Amino acid sequence: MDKEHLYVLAPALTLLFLSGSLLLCWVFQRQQRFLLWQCCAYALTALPFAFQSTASTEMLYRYAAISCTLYLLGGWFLAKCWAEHWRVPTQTRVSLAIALVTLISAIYYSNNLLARVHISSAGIGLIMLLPVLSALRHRHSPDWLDKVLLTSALIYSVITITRPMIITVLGHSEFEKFANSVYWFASAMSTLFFAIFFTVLMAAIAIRATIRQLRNERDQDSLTQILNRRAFYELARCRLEDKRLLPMAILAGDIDHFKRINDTWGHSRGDEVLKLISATLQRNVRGFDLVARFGGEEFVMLLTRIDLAEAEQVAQRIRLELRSDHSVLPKNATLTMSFGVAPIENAKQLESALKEADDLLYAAKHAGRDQVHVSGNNYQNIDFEHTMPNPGVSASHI
Ligand SMILES: Nc1nc2c(ncn2[C@@H]2O[C@H](COP(=O)(O)OP(=O)(O)OP(=O)(O)O)[C@@H](O)[C@H]2O)c(=O)[nH]1
Repeated sequence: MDKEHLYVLAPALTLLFLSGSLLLCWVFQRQQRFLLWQCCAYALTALPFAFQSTASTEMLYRYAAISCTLYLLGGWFLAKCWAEHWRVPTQTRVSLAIALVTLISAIYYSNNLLARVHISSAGIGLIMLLPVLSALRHRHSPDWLDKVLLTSALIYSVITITRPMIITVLGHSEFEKFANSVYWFASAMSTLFFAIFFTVLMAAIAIRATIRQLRNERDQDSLTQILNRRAFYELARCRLEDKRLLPMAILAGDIDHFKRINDTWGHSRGDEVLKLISATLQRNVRGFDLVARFGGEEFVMLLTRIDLAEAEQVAQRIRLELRSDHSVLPKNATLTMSFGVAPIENAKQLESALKEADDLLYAAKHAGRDQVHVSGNNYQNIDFEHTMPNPGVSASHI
């Protein structure tokens, strides 16, 4: 193969290289399938790209239908990649209809290269445009990476549809040697530019998703999806640094006779109880508050902008809500929980406040369970006149 051929094959080889890189990413991750669809899109586009870069005009005419089919498939896989990432329908039937009309029209105009280029570009661009339009309709609050993807996908789809206009502007004579034409060069460059751009973008999106997942696994209790002990300590220290969130309280809660629940209705019902309690705790707190499962049937909460009396009300409210909830346990069984409530003013007190809340919790257990015990110590260094009132708690909730 001479140097000229190698040069014209460069775009197709680059596409194959990108496709291989995406395949590797997917093989390592085995999670974000959109990487696999993008890999297929570039591999399928690279084949007709390589062929059209080197084939004679006669060969181009003879194998036009096959090239067009591969391009359409490439466009469809790219659309599938975006649709999967945005979680919008792939619209396979509409895509298939567009592909069929495109193919039939391309075959009908098989002797007219200009018409074929217009038809296939419009077909591929429309197939890619489908998920973009769905995403624009359905997505509510995309973050900045998604916005970049959405905007660039829209631009690329529109460019693909309108690209053959270049031919009209340049005149038909450019088409005599297809692979050397300005149109072909412009097509190759724009395809390559967007292929590299989308590869980097989708890889960044995949990396971000992996980091988020790892962070969640590190910080969340896998059963209840609330914070685990490690994340609670880390976040609680941050909250306690913020003087605007004072006064605060620690609530320690423990399910009563949980072993009996497991023994009577089975471990999986016990798991459902743990989930119900986590949801109930979360429903009863506000934006900056923290809810964590410290292990087994023990839960800890950090309530912000709250005094001890209000924190006790929150605990009582949760206790009463659980008593009357029969969504998991049968009507003749009552789900109860005991609580200890302790004040906290700064990060240095975290350990001692947790211990105090825990001691109070076990005092509640020994006193007969299903009750809230509150610390006798009050806040030492807080001027209550200058702290924010708590809008979320009132006696009417009890
Ligand atoms: N279903 C379920 N059970 C758990 C889980 N983690 C711990 N347990 C069970 O929780 C029970 C805790 O029992 P105990 O420590 O004796 O406490 P209890 O029965 O709630 O009694 P009191 O706390 O004294 O009221 C044990 O039977 C554990 O097996 C879990 O993730 N799922």
